[in-house]
Amino acid sequence: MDAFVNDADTLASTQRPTQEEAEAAVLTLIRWSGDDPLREGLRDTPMRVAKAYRELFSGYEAAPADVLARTFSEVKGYKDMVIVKDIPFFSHCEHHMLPFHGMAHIAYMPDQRVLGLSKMGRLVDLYARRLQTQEAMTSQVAHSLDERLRPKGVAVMIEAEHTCMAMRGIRKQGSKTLTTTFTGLFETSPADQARFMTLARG
Ligand SMILES: Nc1nc2c(ncn2[C@@H]2O[C@H](COP(=O)(O)OP(=O)(O)OP(=O)(O)O)[C@@H](O)[C@H]2O)c(=O)[nH]1
Ligand SMILES: [Zn+2]
Repeated sequence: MDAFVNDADTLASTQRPTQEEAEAAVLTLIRWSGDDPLREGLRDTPMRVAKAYRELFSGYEAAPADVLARTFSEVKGYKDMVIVKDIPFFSHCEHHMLPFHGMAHIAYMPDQRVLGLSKMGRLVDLYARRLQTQEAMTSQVAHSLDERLRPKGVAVMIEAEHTCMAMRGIRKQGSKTLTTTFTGLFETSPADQARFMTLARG
């Protein structure tokens, strides 16, 4: 497993409960909701939910090193900002295990090497498919890119709506949370930071 701080939360597969234990937990939650888990429509639901969790939380199976292993150096002198914006994602807040979803915008200032563009989306998914806070996810995406690619700077902005604030609790639909992390040049140069914000939001 990757030695970087970003993966301190992942549990070894040997520490995971069995499929049967996961299904029993879902069955308890159905009963907790007030429904009968043995009625026809719900009979296979614990199995389906356990299977869906495997997919929704597949980010624990992957390490950023795998996503960021391959970089390219042949860019014919290109050295300005690379920005991939409007990367859609779905994640789950770690407080309520309810979805939050939105867009991630990622930029970096290359130092000789560039990354395959698809890897930005893969990195977002890797961290989104875990139990998260939006702040932690923003920081993890930025710092893993920074540590692996070693560019001159990284900027990440995430905008998201949290269903735990829309469907329950305070019940404020449509409000968005914005989080940013800047490293290197983006942290020290207000002009580059402003350019990123303009491009990301434009
Ligand atoms: N900072 C941060 N907070 C989050 C995130 N997702 C959900 N939350 C908040 O986590 C907080 C948990 O607060 P608690 O008071 O412990 O739990 P609660 O009683 O369910 O809170 P309410 O949502 O206010 O009903 C809430 O204010 C949520 O809005 C996130 O990504 N980042
Ligand atoms: Zn929540």
